[in-house]
Amino acid sequence: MTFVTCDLCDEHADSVSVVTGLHWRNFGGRKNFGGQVETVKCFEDNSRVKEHLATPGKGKVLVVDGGGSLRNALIGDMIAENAVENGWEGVIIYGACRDVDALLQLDLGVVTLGCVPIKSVRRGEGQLNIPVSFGGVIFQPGHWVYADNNGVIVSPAALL
Ligand SMILES: O=C([O-])CC(=O)C(=O)O
Repeated sequence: MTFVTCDLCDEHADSVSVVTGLHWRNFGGRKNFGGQVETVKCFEDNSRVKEHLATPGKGKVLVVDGGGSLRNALIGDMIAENAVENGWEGVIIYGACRDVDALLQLDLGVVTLGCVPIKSVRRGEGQLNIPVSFGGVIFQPGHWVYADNNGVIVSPAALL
């Protein structure tokens, strides 16, 4: 998939929503990625993230509302490798990751707010495929998201 979010914003100014006010970093090996939105909402517990990235994800991006916490990592190299094996296009996490040098080697987009070495707890908490909201945007499961080093945009319909 080759695109630049700036061009998509220019071409679809009336229909895209742009995530603003967040200092995203792209830790993955894909510099741009996009797909149909699936969501997880959780807080410092990556149970649902691990479970869901172990299911088929071709054409999909997992958007995780981690409440903005940088106190532990909702994804690391093992979960990310599993996501690649299952065909996921990428993950966007309003929260943190770890194992950043390994993430860079993977054919996966990994956009997060930052990184931290400590892993997440796993108490089986979190919700799957509900609308989530951060950066001024509502992510509806089934909508479309596109990300690159410029930022993250959302659209009700596929743009590519
Ligand atoms: O297991 C976790 O919670 C996160 C992690 O480090 C990995 O995915 O390798």
